[in-house]
Amino acid sequence: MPTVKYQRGDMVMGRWPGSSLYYEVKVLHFDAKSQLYTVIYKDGTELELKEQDIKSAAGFQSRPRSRSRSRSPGRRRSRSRSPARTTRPSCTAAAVAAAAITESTPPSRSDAKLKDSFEVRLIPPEQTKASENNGNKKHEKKEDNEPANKVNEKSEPEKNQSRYNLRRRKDDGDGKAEVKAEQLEEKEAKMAAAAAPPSVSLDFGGKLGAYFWLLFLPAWVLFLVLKVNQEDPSLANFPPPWPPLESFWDAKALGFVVLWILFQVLLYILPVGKLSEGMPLRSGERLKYRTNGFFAMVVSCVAVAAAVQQGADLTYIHSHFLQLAVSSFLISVLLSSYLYLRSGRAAAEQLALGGSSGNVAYDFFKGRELNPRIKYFDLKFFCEMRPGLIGWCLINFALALTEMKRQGLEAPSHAMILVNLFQLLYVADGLWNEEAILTTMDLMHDGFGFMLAFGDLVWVPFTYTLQAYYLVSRPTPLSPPALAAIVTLKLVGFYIFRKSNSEKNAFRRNPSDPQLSHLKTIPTATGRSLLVSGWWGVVRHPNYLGDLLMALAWSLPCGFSHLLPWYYMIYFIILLVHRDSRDMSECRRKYGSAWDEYCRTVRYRIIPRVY
Ligand SMILES: NC(=O)c1ccc[n+]([C@@H]2O[C@H](COP(=O)([O-])OP(=O)(O)OC[C@H]3O[C@@H](n4cnc5c(N)ncnc54)[C@H](OP(=O)(O)O)[C@@H]3O)[C@@H](O)[C@H]2O)c1
Ligand SMILES: CC(C)CCC[C@@H](C)[C@H]1CC[C@H]2C3=C(CC[C@]12C)[C@@]1(C)CC[C@H](O)C(C)(C)[C@@H]1CC3
Repeated sequence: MPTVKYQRGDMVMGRWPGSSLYYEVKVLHFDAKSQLYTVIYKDGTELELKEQDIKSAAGFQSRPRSRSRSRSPGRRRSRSRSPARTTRPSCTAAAVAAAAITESTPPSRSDAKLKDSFEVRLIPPEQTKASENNGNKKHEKKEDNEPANKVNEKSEPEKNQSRYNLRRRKDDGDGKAEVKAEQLEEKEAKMAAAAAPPSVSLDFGGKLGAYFWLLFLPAWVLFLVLKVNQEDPSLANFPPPWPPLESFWDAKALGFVVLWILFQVLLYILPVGKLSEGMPLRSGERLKYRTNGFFAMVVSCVAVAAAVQQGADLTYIHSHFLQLAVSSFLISVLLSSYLYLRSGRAAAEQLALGGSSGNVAYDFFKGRELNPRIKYFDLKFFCEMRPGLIGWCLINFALALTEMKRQGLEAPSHAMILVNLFQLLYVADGLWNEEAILTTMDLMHDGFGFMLAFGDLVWVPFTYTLQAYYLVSRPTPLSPPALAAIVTLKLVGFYIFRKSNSEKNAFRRNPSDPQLSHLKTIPTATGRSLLVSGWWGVVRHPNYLGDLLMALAWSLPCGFSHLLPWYYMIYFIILLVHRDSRDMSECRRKYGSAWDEYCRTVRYRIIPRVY
């Protein structure tokens, strides 16, 4: 009987599949049949390795510091995309392997051939025999909704096994793999030497697209603002009259916008409300956020009511809509320029993935830094949740007052009340559940640049209010059944939106939450699981479905005479379909075959049986 070279508990050096790099691992188990060692890396990742991929720790010398700095698994990733690399500067070995799965799939890159030689699969900690081992507790604790996983394991044991059992399938030990690994490393070294920016696929049409969006988005807002001011805003009545140049600018309007933002800053920094933790960053750190948005909204409402009581004329907002929008635009450009400049000094792990294309326009547009902060003041979180969002409600309210004044009404029309209440509920709910934003794409993955700064400060307050603006001078009577139907639609949409967002948020925050234990999950190589039943088992984005139903309920009160109040609905469909596809690529990259498995199980993206 052959002797086993390494014993359980031995600390040895294990080769990372697809590279010639070795990391310290602990031997957990040897399977005599497959002749494979199950080993555990320091971060809890378990792999099965052949004996030839293991070396004794004695005599192993760590590389000189300068070399290992640029070629540690984390850092190397920003240079090239070999199977052993991660897209993240300081991620775990598990994430490295997760990326390996994903990246071995697309053969688009020139090193695809090399990648093919190292097809790797991971063992989720739950499925290995290593449960005997204490060192493995890390993953289990991290994200193991145990009962759910058990259901999943029972139903699809073979699939899971084939997905996660990591071994190099095409390496038959004839030495070719070793040669290829060396070639791969050489190639990596060349790429590093060239110091080229990482080649990530750029969304939004890439570099050219960025120029387009930088010009198109402000032009589009201007077009909408001019259009909604036309007496007959029909498409045939094109183009809207161009106002005199001096009417674009009003110092007082700029003053009001600045005051509003400063007022929101003040409310944000007050030591009132909960301090919530964001999701773990690549560095493992969790940022803290003051989630007092609802408080800020209530105080803002009181302040506005007091101002109106004191004789402030909110119809100014309607009559100076263009100037207010232009002022906000200037602030968003200044903010984006500041964000771009400061991102040059940011450390690599503070940058969003794909945020550093090397192209000024693209990086300015998309934003490079993930969580730009001035001390504890989080610029992205603040802009996304405060001035624009609460400003949206303020503008809607001002438009309701303008409607009353213009049409000589004692109260706003039913349509205006519906639009105001629906959107107020949307914003209030977002602020009440402010913590949930910390698990959304924007906060977790997107850099903060022009797109979001402009989106938060201009797009939201000056285009999401178009329905209310439209109604100011276009009375739209609603029959009681129509009214009831619209309210029902809004409530159904809201229910789906809120429940699904809360379910995901609760699961991400505490996967072992007993209230979620009935849900089935798919384990992934990163240690996180994916919900595969409950709301997230109906479609892949149930929250988008709810949001779209609500959007429909916002447009319906405006009737069908013009396309303009339906603009939000059309834009929103495009935005969410695009977001869904961006999220799909991001999740496929993160979760590899586990994501494909999820997509096979949950076939529809947003609308069951339709899309
Ligand atoms: N009104 C507007 O203008 C507007 C615009 C955009 C979005 N929204 C709303 O904002 C909310 C957030 O949207 P979002 O685009 O950020 O997307 P989201 O659906 O909140 O977040 C997507 C992320 O959820 C996680 N996830 C996906 N499937 C999962 C599953 N099966 N189990 C567990 N986690 C899963 C993934 O991240 P991890 O796995 O990394 O956690 C994925 O990247 C939505 O309700 C949306 O409707 C509103
Ligand atoms: C074309 C571009 C200018 C697109 C700009 C997109 C942004 C305006 C949106 C991206 C994510 C959105 C978002 C909300 C508002 C609009 C965005 C910032 C949100 C804060 C609205 C309230 C919700 O309750 C929410 C918190 C779920 C939501 C989060 C995402």
